[in-house]
Amino acid sequence: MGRLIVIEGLDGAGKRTLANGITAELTARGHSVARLAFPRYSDDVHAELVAEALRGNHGDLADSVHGMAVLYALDRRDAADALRADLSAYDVVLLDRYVASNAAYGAARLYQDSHGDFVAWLHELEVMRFALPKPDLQILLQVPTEVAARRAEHRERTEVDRQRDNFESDASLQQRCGEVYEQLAAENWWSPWVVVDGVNHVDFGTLVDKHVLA
Ligand SMILES: Nc1ncnc2c1ncn2[C@@H]1O[C@H](COP(=O)(O)OP(=O)(O)O)[C@@H](O)[C@H]1O
Ligand SMILES: Cc1cn([C@H]2C[C@H](O)[C@@H](COP(=O)(O)OP(=O)(O)O)O2)c(=O)[nH]c1=O
Repeated sequence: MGRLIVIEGLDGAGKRTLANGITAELTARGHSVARLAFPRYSDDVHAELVAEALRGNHGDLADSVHGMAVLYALDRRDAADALRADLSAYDVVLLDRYVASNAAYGAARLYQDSHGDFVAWLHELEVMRFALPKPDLQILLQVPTEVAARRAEHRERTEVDRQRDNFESDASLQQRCGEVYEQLAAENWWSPWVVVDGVNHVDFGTLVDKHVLA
């Protein structure tokens, strides 16, 4: 059975870059790696609806925190069988965002913390009811909000199709979201977490030895 490793963090924190680094390190050591990023915008109708709602379609859908969270959750539910298959075929399955993204962003939008109704409701939906595979490790890639925003701005200017949506450019939402993430990590919400400093150079070798394969 492969290990399920999740990378979490703010928009622009450097999650994709970290996933590339961990993948290169694991591959160089002869381990097989499967990668998946949520939301699966181009592969799942629920994620497609999320993207459309964020662009202002579907009436007041984007205003509903629970409505959007259900769509993000259904995207994962539809990926669960493929995820389980990958876990039996690969040494490591590396996810860019997973259930905790829904917890952190939803709670932040509602001005709640990790002990509020929203996180409890989400746990009931995705963990208990949808029974999604449990991560062996959740990595919080931690950077100050301003650093994440600068990186996301830079990416917006230099890459196609990476425009930030309204939530991504809302600095105070991102700040609250970072705080909920820190609480979830401190409480080892759902499964073990490790916090990685994403401001300075990340030592992929140590991270892989001490946490990813541990
Ligand atoms: N450690 C880092 N130092 C400086 N820039 C970084 C670092 N990690 C990522 N970046 C840059 O920041 C931007 C956002 O990174 P990305 O990995 O796409 O973030 P995310 O997937 O978390 O949204 C990219 O332009 C990337 O090249
Ligand atoms: C996966 C997921 C993402 N989100 C949010 C976090 C981000 O602000 C947004 C989009 O995710 P993101 O990974 O940043 O996609 P992209 O940069 O390609 O648009 O969706 C949730 O609220 N719940 C979830 O379950």
